Amino acid sequence: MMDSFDPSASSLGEDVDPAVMHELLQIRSSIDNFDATLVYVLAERFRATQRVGVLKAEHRLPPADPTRESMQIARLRRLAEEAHLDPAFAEKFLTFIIEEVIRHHQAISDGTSPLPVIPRPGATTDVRGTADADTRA
Ligand SMILES: C=C(O[C@@H]1C=C(C(=O)O)C=C[C@H]1O)C(=O)O
Repeated sequence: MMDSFDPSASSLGEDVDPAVMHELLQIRSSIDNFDATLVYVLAERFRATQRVGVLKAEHRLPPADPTRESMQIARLRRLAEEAHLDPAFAEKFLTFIIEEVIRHHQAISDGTSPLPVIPRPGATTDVRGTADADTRA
């Protein structure tokens, strides 16, 4: 992929010890891989939640499911504790993502989604739950 990402770009001054700089760049290369993974993982999660959004809109279900969210948050907090990640941060992060998902679901149901909405194969209603006009007859 062509982009202008320079992994050695830094605002740290010229006077950083070269050995320290070398170690820093090695660690940063790992951070860059993690960041790329995060983007791919998030893209796959949004792809899945987009399908949920279409399914909900087709069946006139509400965009949010607070009971499911509480279970997910409690589970993620437990996982975070086991992984020595701050559970408060894990909760904040998941809540941030879920809020965005719910916004997408609302937009799908309103028909204002900027994302291409691919109807499920065999769906007999459009995404707003209105019956399809059958144009095949
Ligand atoms: C994805 C769903 O819709 C919403 C978004 C959720 C999420 O991003 O995990 C969870 C619950 C819902 O509020 C769902 O109901 O499963």
